[in-house]
Amino acid sequence: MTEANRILLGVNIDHVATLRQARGTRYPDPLKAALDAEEAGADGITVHLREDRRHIQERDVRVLKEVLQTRMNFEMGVTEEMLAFAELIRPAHACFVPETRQELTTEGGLDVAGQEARIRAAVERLARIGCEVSLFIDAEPQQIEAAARIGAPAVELHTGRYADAHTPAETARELARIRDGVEYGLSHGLIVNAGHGLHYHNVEPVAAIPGMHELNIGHAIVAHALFVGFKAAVQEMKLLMVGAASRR
Ligand SMILES: CC(=O)[C@@H](O)[C@H](O)COP(=O)(O)O
Ligand SMILES: NCC(=O)COP(=O)(O)O
Repeated sequence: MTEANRILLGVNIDHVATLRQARGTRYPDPLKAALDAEEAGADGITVHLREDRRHIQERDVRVLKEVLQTRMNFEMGVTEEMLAFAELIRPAHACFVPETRQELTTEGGLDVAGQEARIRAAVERLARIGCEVSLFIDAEPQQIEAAARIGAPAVELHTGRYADAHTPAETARELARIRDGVEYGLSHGLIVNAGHGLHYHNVEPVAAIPGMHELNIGHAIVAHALFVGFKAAVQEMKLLMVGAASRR
């Protein structure tokens, strides 16, 4: 494998916690899922500590930080509460995401262009504890330009619209938007990741995009794990991604 066709998988374990929180039980344990994912070849573990604590809890994040062999990607809203928590936990990576309480799942990208000063200050604050911040944005030129302008090292392009596309033409259009976004991000010196709504049937074209660094995938892996087990679900996803990236 060369540097040009290397791709990383960040496994999002939020949805293991969703199942646990639904009953208020101690199981299934997202920590076990994280360790199994690492053994199966995950390059990192992603968790989103939502303001409403609907899935991942603070304790999960604390313990994960102690036990992970790879690295934590801490998804967070850009709030004082989350920034202070991140400073306590000191994750290797954080990803700033937009958040509303009513949404079923993360609906759009962060509006970096509309709040540059606030987001620049937050990126700088976490850089001071050695945390590399990525910004979860739509693949739009003005958002990519703003991310580069404020000095964020990385972006994660929101693939939700691609995943939700209903026709082949719509899918092709959304894929082209992501491909253009990767190219534009790279030309601005950014590390470019992507994620949201990716699954076993739509991941390959995204993994095949030249320059794509990492994909963060959760819901589909957790769902597939019900039938094949967590390690097998992670392995299958990684194989698809690596295969697609090798054809770049
Ligand atoms: C930002 C993002 O895409 C992830 O946080 C993912 O959305 C997690 O699932 P929920 O949106 O259901 O919390
Ligand atoms: N940032 C995207 C992510 O972590 C996983 O999203 P999903 O695969 O659970 O939709």
